Amino acid sequence: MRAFSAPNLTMLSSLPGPWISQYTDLVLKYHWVTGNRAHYVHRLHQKYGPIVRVAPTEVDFSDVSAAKEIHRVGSGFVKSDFYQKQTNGASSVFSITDPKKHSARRRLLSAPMSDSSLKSMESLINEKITLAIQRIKEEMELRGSADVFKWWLFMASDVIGQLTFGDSFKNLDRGVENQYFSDMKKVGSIGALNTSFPVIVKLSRTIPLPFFASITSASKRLVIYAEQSLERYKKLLDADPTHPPPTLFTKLFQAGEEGLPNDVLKDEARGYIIAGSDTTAVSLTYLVWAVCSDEKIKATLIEELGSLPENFQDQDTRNLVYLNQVIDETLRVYSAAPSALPRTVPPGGAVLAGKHIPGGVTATTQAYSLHRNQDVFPDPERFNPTRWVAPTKDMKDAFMPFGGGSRICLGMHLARMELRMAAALFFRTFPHARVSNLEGMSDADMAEKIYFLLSPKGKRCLIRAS
Ligand code: HEM
Repeated sequence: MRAFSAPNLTMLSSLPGPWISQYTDLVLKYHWVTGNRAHYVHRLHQKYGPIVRVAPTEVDFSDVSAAKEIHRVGSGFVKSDFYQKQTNGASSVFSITDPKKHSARRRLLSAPMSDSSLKSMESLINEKITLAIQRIKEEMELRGSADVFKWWLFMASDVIGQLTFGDSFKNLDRGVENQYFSDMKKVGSIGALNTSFPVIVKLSRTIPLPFFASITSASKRLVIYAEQSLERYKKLLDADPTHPPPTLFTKLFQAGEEGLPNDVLKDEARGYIIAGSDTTAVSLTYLVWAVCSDEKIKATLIEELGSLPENFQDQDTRNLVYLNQVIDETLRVYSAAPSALPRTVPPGGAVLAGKHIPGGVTATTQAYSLHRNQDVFPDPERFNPTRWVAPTKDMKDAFMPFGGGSRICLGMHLARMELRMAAALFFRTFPHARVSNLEGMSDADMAEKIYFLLSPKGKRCLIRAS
């Protein structure tokens, strides 16, 4: 890979943006650490247009053709070092920047993530979804409403835990977060801090602050847990090589030398759990909330779900036109990863949206703005599933909830499967579901906090059965 030299900043001085962006990235960082970066950058686009200089060496594009070029396979735009910082240096398909290394790794991991391979895991996935619905029902009966955010998070983490380690975290069974999962969240917070304030994180290695000390122990436990889980799985595989419990890594274990070494598998397993838990849970939470907030949408969905057979399978839900429109509209308005996806402009520079951008500059796109382009999605803030009845080419091009090109989400088929089945089962079981006002729950709880991922500000979403 060619080395990147410092970008020629004088070429950026003619780009639109607030004056402060020419001198410092502190304002951008402030909005990032307060969970408002996507909103801030979107406001800048509304003021300055589709190209905005957001920091001395960073430019955000809401222009669809520029976004397509940046994320095009083979475009030469590589993931910036943000990803290494975010994942604390782990070597996973998510964080590798070198295109050749990435494509080799992705080739090994892709097959089990395809729609057809996931079919063999459908019953395991459905088992978790059914258990989540049962738990939601019990909580509604006991408490008067259920926190669907919590249960979807337990469900999504149990699904991805089962599919990576061959054994789930049992969050749904216990009704409380297991240690591994809470450690994961703790360690994740240091990744976010590392992207903005690497110096503080470095200092923490020498100055023993309690916050960092608890993260260090969490991090050690994570390594041990991943090692033990993978060892346990290997033993199962050795004991019965012909019928092991299927996981997304089974073939890589069986491939021996041609598979992946243990420590790489550990990094990938960790990456899958981070990438596959909150994203799916947050999408389902906003889907349920948005549908429950609009009686007409809910009635249309319930009517369509009435056509499903008693023990419906994923194949049945794929054919439900309105359900899939509801899912696409959720992914548009409430994209789980709506903020900047940073890429480094190739050494020779590039022309984006008619402007020459020098090599080495960080070019970002954010689904939050692409999905709110008024010309493409009229009345963009309105949750309107029927806008997907006959999507235009512009709508398809601007729709990037799973990113794009060679770095498009590896888990998108799994995510869509979970979204279809869980949404269908939820509204079949609770056709009169409504947003609850128990314990002071209100729309303010659902205000969006956006770091790299979206989450509801109140960290809860209470729904009642009628
Ligand atoms: C609704 C749910 C999901 C959404 C909205 C979502 C979104 C995204 C986005 C936007 C990216 C691109 C990041 C970038 O280019 O910087 C991505 C990458 C990725 N996602 Fe997802 N994701 C979801 C679910 C999942 C699940 C269930 C998994 C399961 C393992 C997963 C695994 C990954 C991986 C491994 C990558 C990195 C791919 C690569 O760089 O080659 N995601 N996801």
